[in-house]
Amino acid sequence: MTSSSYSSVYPLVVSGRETPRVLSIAGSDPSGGAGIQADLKSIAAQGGYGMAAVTALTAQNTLGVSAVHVPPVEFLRQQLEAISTDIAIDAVKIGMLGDAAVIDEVRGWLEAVRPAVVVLDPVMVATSGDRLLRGSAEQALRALLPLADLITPNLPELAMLLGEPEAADWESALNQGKRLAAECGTTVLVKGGHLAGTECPDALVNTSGLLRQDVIEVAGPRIETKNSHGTGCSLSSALATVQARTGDWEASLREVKPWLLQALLHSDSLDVGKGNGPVHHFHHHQVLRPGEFAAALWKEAAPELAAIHKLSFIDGLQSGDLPEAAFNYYLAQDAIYLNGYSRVLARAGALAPTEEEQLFWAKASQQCLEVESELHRNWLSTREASPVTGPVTKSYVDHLLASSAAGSYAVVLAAILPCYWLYAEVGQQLHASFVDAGAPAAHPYANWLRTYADEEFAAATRNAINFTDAAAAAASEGERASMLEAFAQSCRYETAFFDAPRLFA
Ligand SMILES: Nc1ncnc2c1ncn2[C@@H]1O[C@H](COP(=O)(O)OP(=O)(O)OP(=O)(O)O)[C@@H](O)[C@H]1O
Ligand SMILES: Cc1ncc(COP(=O)(O)O)c(N)n1
Repeated sequence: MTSSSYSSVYPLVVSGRETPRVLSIAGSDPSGGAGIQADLKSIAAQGGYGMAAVTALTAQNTLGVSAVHVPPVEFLRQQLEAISTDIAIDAVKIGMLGDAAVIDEVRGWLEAVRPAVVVLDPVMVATSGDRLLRGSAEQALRALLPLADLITPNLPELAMLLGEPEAADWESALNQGKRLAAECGTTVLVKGGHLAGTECPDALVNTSGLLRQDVIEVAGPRIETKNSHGTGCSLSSALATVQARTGDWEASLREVKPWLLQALLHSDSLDVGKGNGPVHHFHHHQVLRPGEFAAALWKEAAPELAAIHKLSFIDGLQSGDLPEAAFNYYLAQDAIYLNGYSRVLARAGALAPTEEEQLFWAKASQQCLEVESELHRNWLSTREASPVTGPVTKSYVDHLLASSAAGSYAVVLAAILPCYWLYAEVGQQLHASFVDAGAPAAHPYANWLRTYADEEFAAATRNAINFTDAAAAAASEGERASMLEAFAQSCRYETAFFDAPRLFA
């Protein structure tokens, strides 16, 4: 087969493609953790369109490789021909090649088609120790390296390609990377996976001035896990995909490495096999069951609710022993708070994805202002209370406004929710104990305690919880982390708000 017998009907241009068309030329791992199976998952996880031309079939699982079958090379030629005569390829990832005939075939195809992005993972030995490349093919593999834009050897492979002993530390690994990069004139990704220690860095190495500097290191923590099967395959195919979009190796590595880290961190949840399991390529697409996120939020709120019930303010409100000045301070601060809260509720309405939610938050915002004026009309007009905004009120409202400033509906809802949820819970318990005590009319705060029985507020609280739960299901993982943070902070302010009269009245 000569290189000219391959042809491409499309010009192969790189960069800027929203959904890069990425071809993996690699072996099959039927257990799904490595090879083309891992590649297709990684490409899809990065938003690419994945294709695969199979070089070799393996019989393997998480414990090891039990057999390898390399089909006639003619059939690989037909696969590559079928793909490249029809489809524009934005990037290619090359993995297990098996033997020298396969390597020659792939070289001929690369020379003819010249894909814009070529990432070569020089797979030689599996994690399990089984050989995936014939010893006699090592020289042919070396000759293939200059056709790649990026080579991603692990440390044993790096050493083997150079004919040197394996690097024992990061510094010598980087030096080996520089030697290989200079030798084959391409960029080398030196990977820290095979070293010990708490860190697991990777570095792009190119000594010809192609990169911003000869060595660009991207740091990362080492995850304590045995589920590292296919990390090399996953990394190289993800890099090929992102590179086709960004056209910048450093940006691509900085995008892919945190994704792989999370894929390693979530690997246990897959529960695949008894040996070195696969990583979780789609950890970021985990589907939340209805109520699941609300339950996680309640975990944050429960200790704050317990703390609120231990406050002297709540105790005094329940027993009637609360000094009037403390109660007046609380009411005055509540009125100030509700004014700010109303604005944040209106913001939630502005960001709401459905009309039902928009209406709910708009009404809530209006009701808030009505309650504020009711506080002034019926509760504060006859009392002595300073109209100055207290420090807790100020911080709480500032936190709510800051949470709404980022423009994420989910995060605003998480910040808003504790005021509904904790207030409803506290109110329900206070009202229940007031009723248990025979609802004494002589109780100095009887009229206030009766307001806690408001069924409309309980229903609104249930709605607010459900909307927040649904918003979390539609949110990204990063947004959900921000939701938890905003919610936890608001919970702490709820406690502080009930405690403020003791400190500032
Ligand atoms: N325990 C770990 N914690 C964090 N990152 C890791 C860990 N192990 C490997 N990695 C990362 O996974 C990628 C692959 O690295 P590694 O050096 O293990 O390559 P490999 O041996 O080719 O992979 P494979 O296990 O698929 O053969 C690198 O980005 C590396 O930093
Ligand atoms: C088909 C195929 N390709 C590559 C690897 C290397 O992956 P790992 O080193 O994680 O076993 C593999 N085991 N199988």
